[in-house]
Amino acid sequence: MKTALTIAGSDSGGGAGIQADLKTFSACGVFGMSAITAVTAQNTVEVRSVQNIDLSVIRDQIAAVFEDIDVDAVKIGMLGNSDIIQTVSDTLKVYQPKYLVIDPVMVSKGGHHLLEKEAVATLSNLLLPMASLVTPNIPEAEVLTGNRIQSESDMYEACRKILSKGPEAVLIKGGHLKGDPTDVFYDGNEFKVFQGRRIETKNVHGTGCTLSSAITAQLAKGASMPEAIQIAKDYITRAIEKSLDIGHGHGPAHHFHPFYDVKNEDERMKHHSLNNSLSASP
Ligand SMILES: Nc1ncnc2c1ncn2[C@@H]1O[C@H](COP(=O)(O)OP(=O)(O)O)[C@@H](O)[C@H]1O
Ligand SMILES: Cc1ncc(COP(=O)(O)O)c(N)n1
Repeated sequence: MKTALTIAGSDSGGGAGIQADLKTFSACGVFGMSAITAVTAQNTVEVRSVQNIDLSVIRDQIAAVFEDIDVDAVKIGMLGNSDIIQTVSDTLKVYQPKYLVIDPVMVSKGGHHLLEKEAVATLSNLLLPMASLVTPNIPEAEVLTGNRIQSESDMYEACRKILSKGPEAVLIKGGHLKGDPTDVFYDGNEFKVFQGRRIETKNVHGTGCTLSSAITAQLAKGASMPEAIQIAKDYITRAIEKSLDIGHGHGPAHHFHPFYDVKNEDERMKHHSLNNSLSASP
């Protein structure tokens, strides 16, 4: 079985971060592993507190995985500050992953800063040059480029600017612009547009985490970059379409497990409790 490692923050609410990444890996049929950079006390409404993990423990988690298991692809999510970015960059330089997908997480859907503002330059200088793909949303692409992005043509310009920082490719996600969410990809040779259709829902917690993990899983399984992005785009569209009304804020995407079907499971549970009550009766 192919394997993927996520280096990211934990979301106690289960919708984003490490939890979304592992659910996505599992649903995509790869074996998921994790290196936790921070524990967030979070739900669908808010981030209440954040505890960064000691640098030595972050380094040890990554080393423990690489020194025992063949890692087919790596994804990076929340890294809280410059010291964590430096540690992750130094450690990954030792192990040289085949694929590195970086989701430059900056602010949660609820508006909580997950990356210190001063750390943006460190992320840009140390990590972007190591990336096979970097996947900013519109506000993140604006921070990385220093330009406003209000249209698809602004996205093209931003792709060029971000690519010049050293990653092999860029995918700017268009979910934050009006209209159908179009994601724009650029690898220095060609632009590719991944056209979506907008699903009217507030349940979009963890969608960026899910998309980047789904891309990582497909790369681990041997897909080309454009194929991996197309499969991941289909995955996130379906996961938002079937998103869950859990909690009082932005609910999570729905990760379908290939062997799990909600309707069938409901039926099975009904039979199960019926059988139990029959066998329990005198
Ligand atoms: N309402 C929506 N309907 C369909 N797709 C969406 C919707 N919102 C976002 N997406 C898609 O989900 C992915 C993540 O989107 P985006 O919101 O831009 O990033 P982030 O979650 O990092 O803020 C992108 O592929 C985007 O096009
Ligand atoms: C630990 C962690 N990582 C990433 C996100 C971003 O997800 P979103 O943009 O959906 O809030 C988050 N809220 N928490």
